[in-house]
Amino acid sequence: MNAVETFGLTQRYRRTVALDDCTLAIPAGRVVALVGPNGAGKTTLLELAIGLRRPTSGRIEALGAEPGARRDRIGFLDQHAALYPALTIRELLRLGEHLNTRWDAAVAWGRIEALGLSPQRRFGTLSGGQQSQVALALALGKRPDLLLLDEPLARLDPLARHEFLAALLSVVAEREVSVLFSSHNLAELERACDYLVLLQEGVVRLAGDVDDLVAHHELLTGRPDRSGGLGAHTVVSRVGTTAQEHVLVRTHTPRSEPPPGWQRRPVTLDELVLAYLRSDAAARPGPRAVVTG
Ligand SMILES: Nc1ncnc2c1ncn2[C@@H]1O[C@H](COP(=O)(O)OP(=O)(O)OP(=O)(O)O)[C@@H](O)[C@H]1O
Repeated sequence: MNAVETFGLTQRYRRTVALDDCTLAIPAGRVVALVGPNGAGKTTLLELAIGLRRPTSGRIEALGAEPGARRDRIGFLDQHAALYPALTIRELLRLGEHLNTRWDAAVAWGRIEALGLSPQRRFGTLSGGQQSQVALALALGKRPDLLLLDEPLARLDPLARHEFLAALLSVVAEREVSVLFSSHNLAELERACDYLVLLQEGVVRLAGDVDDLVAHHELLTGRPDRSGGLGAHTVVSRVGTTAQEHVLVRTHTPRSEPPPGWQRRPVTLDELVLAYLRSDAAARPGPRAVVTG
């Protein structure tokens, strides 16, 4: 079963096409980095996956069914961690218990205790980062099979970000939960995520297992006047001067040799994502790759 699957999914807001005919299958049990520039459609995809919106056309399934039918098994943390500001933490956790049949009080209270927050504090009086942490405690208390997190790290300080990711990974290690996680911080995502979905202007540009994506690309460096042999590679992006060029290529099986005099080295996830975004800025439509492991 896939955690999230979309079929020609399109979402329009008046004249804006936020998602454009997206077909995507995200396997279950993965921690998925959902990345892309501002306005790429990440929040829209997450809101469709929890059933907060109905698509303009196409279809989306979460945990193998229409999202509304799975809501009790999906945890969602929105960008602003918006909960009832007048309620105390204790009241919010009671509400969580009341609303969720699979509620795990020990997990939710364990997170609150680890944060050192008094249960008497009203949600509205907490800092932005503390609010995100409480919202995560509530989402984890649901014992979700699918966790949708919209930029959960944005309001956290570096130590809190580290702690948040560690808490998330320990939950993933304990039981099978799929996590779909939007963020702009690729370095942190690289540590936590094993699957990548890159959206740009509502289109899926790249999707696949992180290890496979990295293994199927490499960075070639050499002199542009000797780049004749690059024809054997799919060029994703090229940057450099007339003296030296860095070319990120998608490799094929069996792996093609670089042109004579060119060096090759593996790519980082950061370089890979930037190369796909850059290629689109230079020439549309850019290459699209869906690598399945
Ligand atoms: N309620 C709305 N009404 C009109 N346009 C909207 C609405 N919500 C989103 N959009 C537009 O849809 C597009 C996708 O927005 P979305 O919030 O999904 O992007 P995002 O990738 O999450 O961006 P960011 O990284 O900035 O949070 C953008 O062009 C945005 O302006």
